[in-house]
Parts: sequence; C-alpha cells; structure tokens
Amino acid sequence: MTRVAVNGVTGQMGGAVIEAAIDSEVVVGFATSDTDAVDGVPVVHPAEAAAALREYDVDVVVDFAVPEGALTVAEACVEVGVPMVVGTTGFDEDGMGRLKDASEEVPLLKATNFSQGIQVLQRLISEAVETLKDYDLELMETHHNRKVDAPSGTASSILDVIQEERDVEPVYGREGHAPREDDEIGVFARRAGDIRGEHELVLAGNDEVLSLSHRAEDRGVFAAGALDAAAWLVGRDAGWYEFGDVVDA
Ligand SMILES: NC(=O)C1=CN([C@@H]2O[C@H](COP(=O)(O)OP(=O)(O)OC[C@H]3O[C@@H](n4cnc5c(N)ncnc54)[C@H](OP(=O)(O)O)[C@@H]3O)[C@@H](O)[C@H]2O)C=CC1
Ligand SMILES: O=C(O)C1=N[C@H](C(=O)O)C[C@H](O)C1
Repeated sequence: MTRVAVNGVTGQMGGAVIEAAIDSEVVVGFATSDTDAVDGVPVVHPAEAAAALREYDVDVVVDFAVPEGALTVAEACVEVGVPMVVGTTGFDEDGMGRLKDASEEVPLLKATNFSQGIQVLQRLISEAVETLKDYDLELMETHHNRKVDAPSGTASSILDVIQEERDVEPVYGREGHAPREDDEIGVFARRAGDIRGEHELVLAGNDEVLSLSHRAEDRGVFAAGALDAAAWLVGRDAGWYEFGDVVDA
C-alpha cells in the first residue's frame, strides 16, 4: 500500500483524504494546531515534516492546506526526496515559483481541482470559446462560507484555459456605472453555507446562451482524485505534472 502523509490533516479536505484512503494508508499528517492525532493518524508540526517523512517512511505527500504550509512541506519533500501532490490553492507568483523550483528536485503534481468532471469541463470550455468567437463570457463560482481565497483556484485555471483561446480581460465583480467592454470577462465569487464547489461559464450571443457548469457534491471527489494522483506519481522522475496527465493515463 502507498504510504501517504497528508498536509492540512486537521482540515475539511484532510479529513476527506483520510476517509477516502482505501488502497493507500495515511501514516502521518501535518498541521500547526496543537492536535496529537486525527482519526488515529499522528499529527506533526510542518516544521518537523522532513524528520516525519523519514520516520514514517512516507511514499508521497498529499497537500490540502494553506500556501505557506504547502511550501514548507514542499521543502521537506525536496530534502528527503519524496513526491508531492499539491491541492492547496491561492499561491502568489513567488509561491508558484517555489513550487516549480521544488519540481526540479522531486515529482510534483499540482491541480486546483481533483475532480475528473472539471478536467472535462475545461476541455469543453476550450472548444466552446474557440468556436463561439464573439460571444460574451461570464464566469461564476460558488463555495462554502469558510473558503478564504477568491476567485477559486479552479476559476483561475478556467480563466487560463479561456485566455489561451481569446484575449479577454477579467473584471472581478461589477459595481456602479460599469458598462461591459467587448473584450472583458466578468468573474464572480459567491460564498454561502457548505457548498462544496460550483463553477459555471456562460457564453452569450447571437440570440442564444450556452452554459457549461460543474457541481461537486462531496469533498470525497477531490480526495479520491488526489489519492489517484498520489499513487500515479510515486516512482516518476522529478518534474511538474498535472491532473490531466492522470486522467488521460
Ligand atoms: N485541488 C482541489 O481539488 C481542492 C483544493 N482545495 C484547497 O485545499 C485547501 C484546504 O481546503 P480545506 O481543507 O477546505 O481548508 P481547511 O481550512 O479546512 O483546512 C486547512 C488546513 O491547513 C492547516 N494549516 C494551516 N496552516 C498550516 C501550515 N502552515 N502548514 C500546514 N498546515 C496548515 C490547518 O490546520 P491547522 O490550523 O491546525 O494548522 C487545516 O488543517 C484550500 O486551499 C482549498 O482551496 C480544497 C478542495 C479541493
Ligand atoms: O476550497 C474549496 O473547497 C475548493 N477549492 C478548490 C478551488 O479553489 O478551486 C477546488 C474546489 O472547488 C473546492
């Protein structure tokens, strides 16, 4: 069985990964709060991650935490030579650069969304935006009220996909006198209740509206995808990998 360490083990996704681990074993977790164990999994401070990766003979790290915590653990992975799956979102340019540096030393797979449906959605969006060249585009995402980063990592990835096809300028919300420019895309983030994650792209023009959307119904979908990615990553060469590589395998 693949021996997994979970970064952010005390969080919502940390719990979902422990629950989803059937073909793999979560042997240790990292978190900053003063917790000894989660569901029988020992919890270690991220500052001690390198020692724990050795002590628990970890094959791969699965990370759902905060950017600074992910970067601390990525450095430990480099030190010990352990592959890492990064699910945390909200990295700035410097953080992304540090992850890229880590991927030169160990296999590192980063995805803003570990659901297979989002992979397909991104491909459909690419085709729709390429075909419906002059349709207006508006992007919406909705998440639970505890989410701290906005727009979601997935929405940012969808925007990247769109920008590969069309030169659009994101406008994050609108207020007051805000006439729409032809080359803009409105991006909207809603936060409410325990909504797991909804993303929708609307393409409108020529007296018709096309809506492409995805809704995650349980955090288990992300946990299962990340564990699939982890099993796939073990034994690979150092480098930067994406979830599409796993889905297409
Ligand atoms: N890629 C994907 O498919 C998905 C990505 N996500 C992303 O995963 C991340 C976590 O989401 P979620 O579980 O809902 O968030 P939570 O707030 O529930 O959990 C965050 C976890 O990070 C821990 N943490 C805080 N600081 C550090 C640190 N310095 N080092 C290590 N761990 C730390 C917290 O524990 P403590 O305070 O004890 O340290 C907590 O366990 C977010 O960025 C979210 O966007 C979420 C779902 C799917
Ligand atoms: O924080 C979440 O919950 C989620 N975060 C990811 C994101 O920012 O896109 C993925 C998913 O939508 C759930």
